[in-house]
Formats: sequence, C-alpha cells, structure tokens
Amino acid sequence: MEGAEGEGGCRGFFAEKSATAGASCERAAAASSVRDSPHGEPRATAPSVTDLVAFPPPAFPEPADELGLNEPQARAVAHVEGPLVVFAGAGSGKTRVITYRIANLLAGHRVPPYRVLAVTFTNKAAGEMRRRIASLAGDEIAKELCIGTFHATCARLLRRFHDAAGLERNFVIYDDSDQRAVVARVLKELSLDDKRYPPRQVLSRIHKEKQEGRGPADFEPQGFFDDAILKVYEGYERYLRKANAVDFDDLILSVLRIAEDPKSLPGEDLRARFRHVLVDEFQDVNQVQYRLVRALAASRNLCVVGDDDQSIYRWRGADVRIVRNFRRDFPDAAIVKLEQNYRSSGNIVRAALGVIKPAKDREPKELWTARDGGEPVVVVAAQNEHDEAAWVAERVREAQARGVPLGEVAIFYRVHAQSRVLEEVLRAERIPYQIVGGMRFFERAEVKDLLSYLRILDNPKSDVDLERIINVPARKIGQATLDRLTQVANALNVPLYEALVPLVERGGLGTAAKKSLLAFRDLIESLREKAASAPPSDLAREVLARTGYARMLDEDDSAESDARKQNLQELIGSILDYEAEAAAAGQVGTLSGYLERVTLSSDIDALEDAPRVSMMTVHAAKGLEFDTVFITGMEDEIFPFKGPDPKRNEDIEEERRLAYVAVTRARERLFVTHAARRMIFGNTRFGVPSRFIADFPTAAVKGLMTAAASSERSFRDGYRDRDEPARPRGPWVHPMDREKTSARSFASPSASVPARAPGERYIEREPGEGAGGLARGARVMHEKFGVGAIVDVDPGDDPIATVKFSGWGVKRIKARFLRTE
Ligand SMILES: Nc1ncnc2c1ncn2[C@@H]1O[C@H](COP(=O)(O)OP(=O)(O)OP(=O)(O)O)[C@@H](O)[C@H]1O
Ligand SMILES: [Mg+2]
Repeated sequence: MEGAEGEGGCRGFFAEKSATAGASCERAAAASSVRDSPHGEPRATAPSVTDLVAFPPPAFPEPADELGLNEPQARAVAHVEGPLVVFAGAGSGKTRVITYRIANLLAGHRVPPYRVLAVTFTNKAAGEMRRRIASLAGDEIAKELCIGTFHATCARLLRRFHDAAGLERNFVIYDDSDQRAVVARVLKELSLDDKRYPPRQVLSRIHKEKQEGRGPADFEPQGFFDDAILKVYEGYERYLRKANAVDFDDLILSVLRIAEDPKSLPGEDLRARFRHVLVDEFQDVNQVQYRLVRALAASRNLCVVGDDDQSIYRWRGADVRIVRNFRRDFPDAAIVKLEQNYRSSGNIVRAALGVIKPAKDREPKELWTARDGGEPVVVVAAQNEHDEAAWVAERVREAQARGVPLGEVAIFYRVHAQSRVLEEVLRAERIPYQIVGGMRFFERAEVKDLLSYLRILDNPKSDVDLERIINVPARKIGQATLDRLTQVANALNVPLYEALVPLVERGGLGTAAKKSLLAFRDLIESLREKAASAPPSDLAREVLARTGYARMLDEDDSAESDARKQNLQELIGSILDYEAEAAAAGQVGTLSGYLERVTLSSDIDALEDAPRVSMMTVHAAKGLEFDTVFITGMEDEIFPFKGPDPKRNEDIEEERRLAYVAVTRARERLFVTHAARRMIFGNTRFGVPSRFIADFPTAAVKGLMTAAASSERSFRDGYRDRDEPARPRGPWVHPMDREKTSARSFASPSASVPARAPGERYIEREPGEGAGGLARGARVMHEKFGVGAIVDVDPGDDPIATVKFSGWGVKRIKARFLRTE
C-alpha cells in the first residue's frame, strides 16, 4: 500500500495511540507473521471493535493480531482517506477487510453510518455483511448503513431523488413480464409484426443498449431492423415514463444520470451524500455500475476489493479491464495485496491454484496457506447422475454424523437443470435442502407451465392449471375474457374448460376472442387424443411444439431463456426416468402415474427453520464458504459448459475462473464428482472428466469410484483411470445444437432417441429379437440399477429377465433395456 501508511495507516483501531502507532503497527505485523496457525479460532477470543472503542484500547502489539487481521489486512482496515484497492486471491479476507473497515470508520472515526455505502453482489452477501457489522458495531448502527446490491441501492436512492429523475415517489419497478407486455403494446401501436420483432428479442436489444448507458438518443441504427428497434425503444421509454415506471436498468441509469449531472442541485446532493463507498467483488461490475461508483464516490474515499481470477460475468458486460484500469483512474490509489488464504485446507488451496494457473491473461498474484494439507480433494467417478446423487447424499449423511451441521454443506452444479436429480435423491433420503439464488426445480415457472399443460390433458377439469396456461404463450385470451369464462362456468356450475364452448355460443365476445378460445380448445382436444396413446415423454415434447411454448423461448435470445429450455428438457428427462422405472418393473408408464409421482414428491419437506444443505449454481456461490462442498457434474461440456450459443458459453477462460470460484468455497472437504453417463436436458450423453480435474495437482487429490461405476468398469470399452490417457470423445451433440441443425426440434418426439457415442457397446434389443445372450448367470447392465446377474428369463416377443442387482435386489425387466458384455 504505497504511500498509504503515512496518511491513513495505523489510525482507527489504533487512533488513540497516536504517538506509538507507526512502530506498533510494524510490531503487530511481525507478530502476525510468526503465528503458526493464524486460522485457529481467533474470533472466539478476539475483542470486538466496540470493545476497543468502549474501553481504552489494549496495549500493542495485540490489536490487529487479536482481531484476526494480518498485517496487510490491518493496513487496509486502517486506511481512511483516499482511494484504496484490495486486490487478492480467494479466501484471503477481502470481504473481511470491508466489514472491519466499515466498523472501524463508524467506531474509530465516528463516520455516521448513513454516510457509508457498501455495494455487494447479492442480497445474501449484503445480509451477511450487515450481520457481521452488527456483531462488531451493534445493531442500531448497522441498521442505518446503506448496504445492498446495485439494484437495491439505486432503488433506495431513487425513492429519495425521484423528482430529479422525473418520477413520482411511488414509481413502480417493472419486471421481465411487465417489460414484455410494454414492448408488445408498443409494437402494436407502431403496427410492427411481433413475429418479425419478437418482444423478448427486442427487449434484450434494449437491455444491451441500456447496459452500455445508451438511451434512444444515443442509439445508432445499423440497417432497417435497427430503425424499427429504435422506434420501439423510444416508444418503450415513453410508455414507462407515462406509467411512472422504471425497469431494472433504469434504476441504475437514472441514479447515474443524476449523479453525473455537474450542475443540478440533486446531483450535487447525491455526490456529497456518501463519505465512504466500498465495493465488494469489484471484478464483476460493468461499465455503467463503475461510472456510478465513481460518481457517488466524489469524496474519493472509494475502496474496491476484487480478484480478477474470479471474474465470472463477462458475458453480462462486466469488464475486467475496469479492475486493471482502476489504477489509471485513481493513480493515487493505495494498493493492498493479500496473499494468505485463511479459508481452505492446504490441499484445497493447492487444487484451486492448479485450476487457475493455466488461465491466460491474469494479474500475477500469490496465494498461500499456513494450514496443513487436510483431507485430500476427492474426485469421484460415478456411473450416472443417479449414482452420483446417491453417492453425494451418502457423504452428506456421513458429514452430518461427523458433526458438520447441514448448513455447512453445499452442493454446486453448473446449470440449474442439474438440480433435479439431486433434489429427488435428497428428498427421498429426507435430507432437508434449500436452493440458493434460485427455485426448487418443480417450482420454476416453465416447469410449472408444462406440468399444468400435462395436468389439463390428464384432467381438463383442473381450473387452476387451465388458468395458468390458457394464455401462455400469449394467445390473446386476456383477463376480461377469462373473467367472463369464470362467470359462465359459475352459472353453469361446470369447470372452466367445459364453459369454453358455452361462452363462445352465448355471443357478446369479439371475433378475435372467439377464435382464440376455440383454437385453444381444439389444441387441447387434439393433444388429449395424442395423450391417449403416446408415451408421456413424447406428449410433453408435442405440447412444447404445438402450443408454441418452444418457439416462444427460441425467440428469446437471452441466457435466462436458455436456462428455461434446459429446465424443460430436464423435465422431459424426469418423465423418461419415470418411464424407464415403470418399464423396469414391467409396466407401462402413464401420464397419470407420472403426475402422481411428481405431485407427491414435490411435497415440501418438514421444518422451515431446520438447517439445510445449500444447493446452488456455481455463479450463486461467489463470496460464500462452507465446511464441505460437492462440485457435481464435473464433465467436459457440462463444466466447462458447452451451450447452444458459442458467443455466450464457449469461453473456456471464464469457465476456468468459475471452476476456481467453485473449488475455493470449501474450507475442510471438497468432493468433485463426474459421471460416465448422464441424462440431462432429456438426452443421454457420455461424459469425460472435466479438463479442470486434470489440473488438480496429483498430490492433493484422491480418486475414487462409486461401487456402481467400478463394477461397470469391466463392461465398458475404453474406460480409463484419471492418469491414463483420456478416452476419445464421442461426437456428442448438444440437444440445443441438434435443434438448430436438424429438422428435429427439441420439442419433437423423434428427438427422444438418446445420443450415443460410437463404439459404445450398448446392445439394445428389439422386441421379438429373442433372449439370445441372456443366459442365467450372465452379467448385465441396466441404466438405473447398474450391474446385475440374470436369474431367469421369460422368452417371448418381448422377453423379460429376472435380474439380481447389487444394491437394488431382484427386478423383472424387459430384456431390451439390458446391456450385455
Ligand atoms: N486474519 C484472519 N484471521 C483469521 N481468519 C481470517 C482472517 N482473514 C480472513 N479470515 C477468514 O477467512 C475466510 C475468508 O475470508 P473472506 O470471505 O473475507 O475472503 P475473501 O477474500 O472475501 O474471499 P472471496 O474471494 O471468496 O470473496 C473467512 O472465514 C474469514 O473469516
Ligand atoms: Mg469475499
């Protein structure tokens, strides 16, 4: 921290000790560097900041050390005036520095709490920081601090400065669906075809402009299409203004405009508002956010902390150069580097360094730990996603038995859709869990939509489901029509579905409404015919294709819509699972059977406040830490993820940083799992262990196989251990790619044939082929139950084998679902 020491160093905690402060600081530093186990339990015995302020400060060299701060951390905490960058690797105490620094400003320098602004990346992180400060400085003080995400902070500021933004105080914040409705309306006013200009696509374009801070006046149309977009953009802005509404981008932009206005009074007021501004996870701020931070920190008391190795939102406009250019913008900034990781065991830190080392274009930095190796990082080869989930659940139980609270256990996955199988297994095992930063699989909107369609096809009397989907995707059946439908249904005492025709026949409806209602009824009727004969998984695909749901998502070029598609594929995966289970029991899976299973299994588990395992995507895990962490699905093309959109998903560098974030969340134990075969997004793929696993230093890692995987090993051609050369990769085609490159849409029933790597010895028997090869005692493989031995065979058109599976007992299964050597 060049230059900072003389000015701000060794004040605050140490303020009252002015004369000896400088020397003492050095001693504190020396003391902390010789501590052999600095991570023990320092907080249990350490005095709090309030202790230090309330009572005469203890004699040096204790304070920094006993508060649990090493020398560079103490310098950063004690720095008061002027810009400061803390630039350091994961788990080195950056967030701790922010927290202590705020406590120090409040307690040691009497800065009023409302004059401190701290920006975090998630609401969870904001809550956590407020809690930590409350424990250091007291509840009353912590309550008055301005801590929150960019959006939350700006919403709060805009309530105060609404006049300057031309809004009334009670302005509303429009969410995604409100925004789409506005765009649809504007398109109509401009007589533009919403097929040519799908609202979602228009909206993501507007969003992109706003993220760059460009209003309609700054928009530079390139070509005919853009001319139209510009008109819609203008109309959209006009509409929002008229409605006294803002969208999420406006929250930030409006505050930015006020803050950057050099002449206005509110601008001056806003710029003078905060005496100190602190930003956590600075590597992930985007241009507009950065400008805002700069404007709000007119005092130049700006402290940013970050780690370029953890920058994981570049596709959202976060620009890591901002971190690197900070010094150019604030040439006098003090720089503190933290190099000691306090979070993780030696082996976990080593694994993390192994992953990040090959990254291109990194700022050089050190990261070391004084901790010993601890448990090795366990890399587990599972047979498939069910085997993986069962193995994880078993280890969670083991951790619990060792005394690790469930709240200290986290399961990560790369994409939301992966949570489904894990959730099912945890539920079956009655292990309470929560999904952080997302929703439980069966509560996600698109999953509920498709289930509602399926329920209606199974039972058209279900009014709740009908209401949910009658206008999804939009088919011009508005609230007014729905109200009339309800009236007619009430009058006739019939379900809504049965009131459709009577409503149309009664007259009084416009032609368009009539047409829409009848078209909807025809659609449902024809799907019901299909439901009578098709397997439920085919039916689900058909629903997506014929209702226009798939198209609605296709038209939306956003990451959110990609996630929705993946979730729907995954729902189809769950139907396929159900069908396979039914088939294994020699039964035919039915729509009602599936719906019953889903309804029963989504029964929310007991006690609300019980400690729970946290499940989340790796993105949501940033900044958090847990005793025990599982990173699941560590296979190439899952993590690193290979999605349908090369511009968004194929950035291997970003995936590498994401893997680094994942690994560095663990304190004591880290388990990394990969599966040889995984059904995901409704398709089976064959996985090779992620390339990032190969970057773990061998000495820090222990390789394991689940029981099922090791018994399958002898069946599989070309299976290799981690240290043997990798198995050649099959040309797995991502289901989304397949959708684009062939006529088979992802919603088409024919896409249900699972992709299979060439050379895979997988004998799928056709009915009537006979039971050849299925002699008693022969070893066979089943997708779900793993390896078993044949006990008996019933020959016939579609032979059925009785098989004894290890772990599952005896099952009767159609022979065509078995593999032999
Ligand atoms: N000097 C210290 N002594 C003891 N424990 C410390 C010290 N500094 C940090 N820690 C602990 O180390 C862990 C990591 O700290 P923190 O979360 O602040 O790191 P970070 O740099 O913000 O990590 P990330 O990059 O993941 O956001 C926390 O549990 C914190 O309490
Ligand atoms: Mg942090």
